[in-house]
Amino acid sequence: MAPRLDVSGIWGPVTSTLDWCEENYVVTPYIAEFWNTVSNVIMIFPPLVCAIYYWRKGVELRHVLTSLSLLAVGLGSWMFHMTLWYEMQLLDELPMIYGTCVFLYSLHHHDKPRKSRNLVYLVALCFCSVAVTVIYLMWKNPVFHQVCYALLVAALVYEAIVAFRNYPAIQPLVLMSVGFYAFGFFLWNVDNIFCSHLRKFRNKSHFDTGMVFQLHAWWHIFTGFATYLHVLFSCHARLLHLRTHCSIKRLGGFWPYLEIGKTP
Ligand SMILES: CCCCCCCC/C=C\CCCCCCCC(=O)N[C@@H](CO)[C@H](O)/C=C/CCCCCCCCCCCCC
Ligand SMILES: [Ca+2]
Ligand SMILES: [Zn+2]
Repeated sequence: MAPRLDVSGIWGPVTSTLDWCEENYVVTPYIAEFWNTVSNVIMIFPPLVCAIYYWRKGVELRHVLTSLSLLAVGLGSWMFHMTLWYEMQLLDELPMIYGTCVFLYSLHHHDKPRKSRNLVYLVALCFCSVAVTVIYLMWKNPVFHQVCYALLVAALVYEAIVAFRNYPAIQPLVLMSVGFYAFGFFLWNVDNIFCSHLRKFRNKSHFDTGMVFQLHAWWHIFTGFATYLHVLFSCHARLLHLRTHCSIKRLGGFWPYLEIGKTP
Protein backbone atom coordinates (compact mmCIF):
# COMPACT_ATOMS: atom_id res chain seq x y z
CA MET A 1 0.00 0.00 0.00
CA ALA A 2 1.33 3.46 -0.89
CA PRO A 3 2.26 5.50 2.16
CA ARG A 4 -0.64 7.70 3.18
CA LEU A 5 0.97 11.07 3.83
CA ASP A 6 -0.74 14.39 4.51
CA VAL A 7 -2.58 15.71 1.47
CA SER A 8 -4.41 19.01 1.02
CA GLY A 9 -8.13 19.63 1.35
CA ILE A 10 -10.80 22.29 1.09
CA TRP A 11 -9.85 24.17 4.28
CA GLY A 12 -6.49 25.30 2.85
CA PRO A 13 -3.16 25.38 4.64
CA VAL A 14 -2.82 24.42 8.32
CA THR A 15 -2.66 27.60 10.44
CA SER A 16 -3.01 26.02 13.91
CA THR A 17 0.04 25.74 16.18
CA LEU A 18 -0.74 22.02 16.63
CA ASP A 19 -1.20 19.35 13.96
CA TRP A 20 -1.98 15.97 15.52
CA CYS A 21 -0.63 12.59 14.46
CA GLU A 22 -3.60 11.63 12.28
CA GLU A 23 -2.72 12.09 8.56
CA ASN A 24 -4.53 15.11 7.08
CA TYR A 25 -7.28 14.77 4.43
CA VAL A 26 -6.68 11.07 3.74
CA VAL A 27 -10.30 10.00 4.35
CA THR A 28 -12.09 12.93 2.68
CA PRO A 29 -11.01 16.35 1.32
CA TYR A 30 -13.76 17.94 3.47
CA ILE A 31 -12.32 16.96 6.87
CA ALA A 32 -8.64 17.44 7.76
CA GLU A 33 -8.41 14.85 10.56
CA PHE A 34 -11.40 12.57 10.02
CA TRP A 35 -11.27 10.31 13.12
CA ASN A 36 -10.19 13.14 15.42
CA THR A 37 -13.26 15.04 14.17
CA VAL A 38 -16.02 12.41 14.29
CA SER A 39 -14.88 11.12 17.71
CA ASN A 40 -16.17 14.41 19.12
CA VAL A 41 -19.77 13.13 18.91
CA ILE A 42 -19.28 11.78 22.44
CA MET A 43 -18.84 15.39 23.61
CA ILE A 44 -21.83 16.64 21.60
CA PHE A 45 -24.89 14.37 21.87
CA PRO A 46 -24.75 13.07 25.49
CA PRO A 47 -24.20 16.55 27.04
CA LEU A 48 -26.88 18.05 24.76
CA VAL A 49 -29.46 15.49 25.90
CA CYS A 50 -28.28 15.87 29.51
CA ALA A 51 -28.56 19.70 29.43
CA ILE A 52 -32.13 19.48 28.10
CA TYR A 53 -33.02 16.90 30.76
CA TYR A 54 -31.48 18.96 33.61
CA TRP A 55 -33.27 22.07 32.33
CA ARG A 56 -36.64 20.32 32.15
CA LYS A 57 -36.14 18.87 35.63
CA GLY A 58 -35.47 22.38 37.01
CA VAL A 59 -32.03 21.66 38.48
CA GLU A 60 -29.83 24.67 39.24
CA LEU A 61 -28.49 26.54 36.24
CA ARG A 62 -24.85 25.72 36.98
CA HIS A 63 -25.52 22.03 36.28
CA VAL A 64 -27.10 22.86 32.93
CA LEU A 65 -23.97 24.94 32.31
CA THR A 66 -21.62 22.03 33.10
CA SER A 67 -23.36 20.03 30.38
CA LEU A 68 -23.27 22.93 27.94
CA SER A 69 -19.55 23.46 28.68
CA LEU A 70 -18.77 19.94 27.54
CA LEU A 71 -20.95 20.49 24.47
CA ALA A 72 -18.99 23.71 23.68
CA VAL A 73 -15.67 21.81 23.88
CA GLY A 74 -17.06 19.10 21.60
CA LEU A 75 -18.26 21.59 18.97
CA GLY A 76 -14.99 23.58 19.12
CA SER A 77 -12.92 20.44 18.88
CA TRP A 78 -15.02 19.25 15.88
CA MET A 79 -14.35 22.57 14.10
CA PHE A 80 -10.65 22.51 14.94
CA HIS A 81 -9.88 18.98 13.75
CA MET A 82 -12.03 19.49 10.66
CA THR A 83 -10.19 22.66 9.54
CA LEU A 84 -6.85 22.82 11.43
CA TRP A 85 -7.29 26.61 11.58
CA TYR A 86 -5.72 28.59 14.43
CA GLU A 87 -9.05 30.35 15.21
CA MET A 88 -10.78 26.97 15.56
CA GLN A 89 -7.94 25.71 17.77
CA LEU A 90 -8.82 28.55 20.18
CA LEU A 91 -12.48 27.48 19.98
CA ASP A 92 -11.37 24.02 21.13
CA GLU A 93 -8.77 24.91 23.75
CA LEU A 94 -10.21 27.97 25.50
CA PRO A 95 -13.58 26.30 26.31
CA MET A 96 -11.55 23.49 27.97
CA ILE A 97 -10.28 26.14 30.42
CA TYR A 98 -13.68 27.85 30.88
CA GLY A 99 -15.50 24.51 31.18
CA THR A 100 -13.14 23.27 33.90
CA CYS A 101 -13.76 26.56 35.78
CA VAL A 102 -17.54 25.98 35.54
CA PHE A 103 -17.03 22.41 36.85
CA LEU A 104 -14.87 23.70 39.72
CA TYR A 105 -17.47 26.27 40.78
CA SER A 106 -20.30 23.79 40.52
CA LEU A 107 -18.61 20.98 42.46
CA HIS A 108 -17.24 23.35 45.10
CA HIS A 109 -20.84 24.36 45.79
CA HIS A 110 -22.30 20.88 46.14
CA ASP A 111 -22.83 21.24 49.91
CA LYS A 112 -23.68 24.95 50.12
CA PRO A 113 -27.20 26.25 50.91
CA ARG A 114 -29.62 26.72 48.01
CA LYS A 115 -29.24 30.10 46.23
CA SER A 116 -25.92 30.84 47.98
CA ARG A 117 -23.02 32.30 45.98
CA ASN A 118 -19.30 32.39 46.66
CA LEU A 119 -18.31 35.65 45.00
CA VAL A 120 -14.61 35.36 45.88
CA TYR A 121 -14.36 31.92 44.26
CA LEU A 122 -16.38 33.11 41.27
CA VAL A 123 -14.16 36.18 40.74
CA ALA A 124 -11.01 34.06 41.16
CA LEU A 125 -12.18 31.61 38.45
CA CYS A 126 -13.21 34.45 36.10
CA PHE A 127 -9.83 36.10 36.65
CA CYS A 128 -8.09 32.80 35.92
CA SER A 129 -10.09 32.33 32.68
CA VAL A 130 -9.39 35.87 31.47
CA ALA A 131 -5.69 35.69 32.41
CA VAL A 132 -5.19 32.38 30.55
CA THR A 133 -7.04 33.77 27.51
CA VAL A 134 -5.04 37.02 27.35
CA ILE A 135 -1.65 35.34 27.90
CA TYR A 136 -2.44 32.55 25.41
CA LEU A 137 -3.51 35.05 22.74
CA MET A 138 -0.17 36.83 23.14
CA TRP A 139 2.06 33.80 23.75
CA LYS A 140 0.86 31.14 21.31
CA ASN A 141 2.60 28.27 23.06
CA PRO A 142 0.34 25.17 23.37
CA VAL A 143 2.38 23.92 26.34
CA PHE A 144 1.19 26.98 28.30
CA HIS A 145 -2.43 25.97 27.64
CA GLN A 146 -1.69 22.34 28.56
CA VAL A 147 -0.04 23.25 31.88
CA CYS A 148 -2.89 25.63 32.87
CA TYR A 149 -5.49 23.01 31.93
CA ALA A 150 -3.64 20.25 33.85
CA LEU A 151 -3.52 22.45 36.99
CA LEU A 152 -7.28 23.07 36.76
CA VAL A 153 -7.96 19.33 36.28
CA ALA A 154 -5.80 18.58 39.37
CA ALA A 155 -7.91 21.08 41.37
CA LEU A 156 -11.06 19.39 40.05
CA VAL A 157 -9.85 15.93 41.12
CA TYR A 158 -9.24 17.38 44.61
CA GLU A 159 -12.81 18.80 44.69
CA ALA A 160 -14.16 15.43 43.53
CA ILE A 161 -12.38 13.65 46.42
CA VAL A 162 -13.88 16.14 48.90
CA ALA A 163 -17.35 15.58 47.38
CA PHE A 164 -17.23 11.78 47.54
CA ARG A 165 -16.04 11.90 51.16
CA ASN A 166 -19.24 13.85 51.89
CA TYR A 167 -21.45 11.65 49.69
CA PRO A 168 -20.01 8.11 49.31
CA ALA A 169 -22.86 7.24 46.87
CA ILE A 170 -21.01 9.14 44.12
CA GLN A 171 -17.71 7.32 44.71
CA PRO A 172 -18.07 4.71 41.90
CA LEU A 173 -18.69 7.42 39.28
CA VAL A 174 -15.81 9.58 40.59
CA LEU A 175 -13.39 6.63 40.42
CA MET A 176 -14.61 5.68 36.93
CA SER A 177 -14.28 9.26 35.75
CA VAL A 178 -10.72 9.64 37.08
CA GLY A 179 -9.75 6.20 35.70
CA PHE A 180 -11.11 6.90 32.19
CA TYR A 181 -9.53 10.34 32.23
CA ALA A 182 -6.12 9.02 33.26
CA PHE A 183 -6.27 6.29 30.56
CA GLY A 184 -7.24 8.89 27.93
CA PHE A 185 -4.29 11.04 29.01
CA PHE A 186 -2.00 7.99 28.68
CA LEU A 187 -3.21 7.48 25.07
CA TRP A 188 -2.76 11.21 24.33
CA ASN A 189 0.90 10.90 25.39
CA VAL A 190 1.49 7.68 23.42
CA ASP A 191 0.03 9.38 20.32
CA ASN A 192 2.36 12.38 20.73
CA ILE A 193 5.53 10.49 21.68
CA PHE A 194 5.27 7.54 19.29
CA CYS A 195 3.60 9.34 16.37
CA SER A 196 6.20 8.35 13.77
CA HIS A 197 5.91 4.65 14.78
CA LEU A 198 2.11 4.79 14.72
CA ARG A 199 2.15 6.42 11.27
CA LYS A 200 4.57 3.81 9.92
CA PHE A 201 2.46 1.02 11.40
CA ARG A 202 -0.79 2.41 9.94
CA ASN A 203 0.81 2.86 6.51
CA LYS A 204 2.34 -0.64 6.45
CA SER A 205 -0.89 -2.34 7.51
CA HIS A 206 -2.48 -4.42 4.74
CA PHE A 207 -5.99 -3.49 5.82
CA ASP A 208 -7.62 -0.17 6.70
CA THR A 209 -7.10 0.23 10.46
CA GLY A 210 -9.76 2.99 10.62
CA MET A 211 -9.93 4.60 14.05
CA VAL A 212 -8.26 1.73 15.95
CA PHE A 213 -4.76 3.29 16.07
CA GLN A 214 -5.87 6.94 16.02
CA LEU A 215 -5.04 7.52 19.66
CA HIS A 216 -5.99 11.21 19.75
CA ALA A 217 -9.50 10.17 18.71
CA TRP A 218 -9.52 7.65 21.60
CA TRP A 219 -8.36 10.44 23.94
CA HIS A 220 -11.53 12.32 22.90
CA ILE A 221 -13.67 9.24 23.60
CA PHE A 222 -12.17 8.47 27.03
CA THR A 223 -11.95 12.06 28.29
CA GLY A 224 -15.34 12.91 26.79
CA PHE A 225 -16.93 9.99 28.66
CA ALA A 226 -14.97 10.81 31.86
CA THR A 227 -16.19 14.41 31.68
CA TYR A 228 -19.78 13.27 31.05
CA LEU A 229 -19.50 11.13 34.21
CA HIS A 230 -18.27 14.25 35.98
CA VAL A 231 -21.39 16.14 34.82
CA LEU A 232 -23.46 13.32 36.38
CA PHE A 233 -21.72 12.94 39.73
CA SER A 234 -21.42 16.69 40.29
CA CYS A 235 -25.20 17.08 39.95
CA HIS A 236 -25.81 13.84 41.90
CA ALA A 237 -23.81 15.14 44.91
CA ARG A 238 -25.74 18.42 44.82
CA LEU A 239 -29.15 16.73 44.62
CA LEU A 240 -28.22 14.39 47.49
CA HIS A 241 -27.35 17.48 49.52
CA LEU A 242 -30.70 19.09 48.62
CA ARG A 243 -32.46 15.80 49.47
CA THR A 244 -33.93 15.51 45.99
CA HIS A 245 -34.74 11.95 45.02
CA CYS A 246 -32.29 10.81 42.32
CA SER A 247 -30.21 7.80 41.33
CA ILE A 248 -27.81 6.62 38.63
CA LYS A 249 -29.49 4.36 36.07
CA ARG A 250 -28.12 2.69 32.94
CA LEU A 251 -29.82 3.07 29.58
CA GLY A 252 -29.92 -0.34 27.88
CA GLY A 253 -27.97 -1.67 30.87
CA PHE A 254 -24.94 0.31 29.67
CA TRP A 255 -25.14 4.09 29.27
CA PRO A 256 -25.21 5.88 32.66
CA TYR A 257 -27.56 8.75 33.35
CA LEU A 258 -28.94 10.51 36.41
CA GLU A 259 -32.63 9.86 37.00
CA ILE A 260 -34.09 12.83 38.87
CA GLY A 261 -37.34 12.77 40.86
CA LYS A 262 -39.44 15.79 41.75
CA THR A 263 -37.49 18.79 43.09
CA PRO A 264 -38.83 19.54 46.63
C1 LIG B 1 -12.50 13.87 37.74
C2 LIG B 1 -11.85 14.00 36.42
C3 LIG B 1 -12.77 14.66 35.44
C4 LIG B 1 -12.02 15.59 34.62
C5 LIG B 1 -12.92 16.53 33.92
C6 LIG B 1 -12.08 17.60 33.33
C7 LIG B 1 -12.89 18.74 32.86
C8 LIG B 1 -12.57 18.94 31.48
C9 LIG B 1 -13.26 20.06 30.83
C10 LIG B 1 -13.63 19.98 29.57
C11 LIG B 1 -13.68 18.70 28.82
C12 LIG B 1 -12.45 18.40 28.04
C13 LIG B 1 -12.50 17.05 27.42
C14 LIG B 1 -11.28 16.83 26.59
C15 LIG B 1 -11.37 17.57 25.29
C16 LIG B 1 -10.16 17.40 24.46
C17 LIG B 1 -10.16 18.26 23.24
C18 LIG B 1 -8.77 18.25 22.65
O1 LIG B 1 -8.31 17.23 22.23
N1 LIG B 1 -8.14 19.40 22.61
C19 LIG B 1 -6.80 19.50 22.06
C20 LIG B 1 -6.86 20.07 20.72
O2 LIG B 1 -7.56 19.19 19.92
C21 LIG B 1 -5.96 20.29 23.03
O3 LIG B 1 -4.86 20.89 22.45
C22 LIG B 1 -5.56 19.27 24.05
C23 LIG B 1 -4.96 19.56 25.14
C24 LIG B 1 -4.70 18.44 26.07
C25 LIG B 1 -3.96 18.87 27.24
C26 LIG B 1 -3.68 17.74 28.15
C27 LIG B 1 -3.09 18.29 29.37
C28 LIG B 1 -2.98 17.36 30.47
C29 LIG B 1 -4.23 16.97 31.17
C30 LIG B 1 -3.85 16.47 32.51
C31 LIG B 1 -4.63 15.32 32.92
C32 LIG B 1 -4.17 14.79 34.22
C33 LIG B 1 -4.67 13.41 34.41
C34 LIG B 1 -4.94 13.14 35.81
C35 LIG B 1 -5.88 12.01 35.97
C36 LIG B 1 -7.18 12.38 36.51
CA1 LIG C 1 -2.61 15.78 11.41
ZN1 LIG D 1 -8.48 16.94 19.95
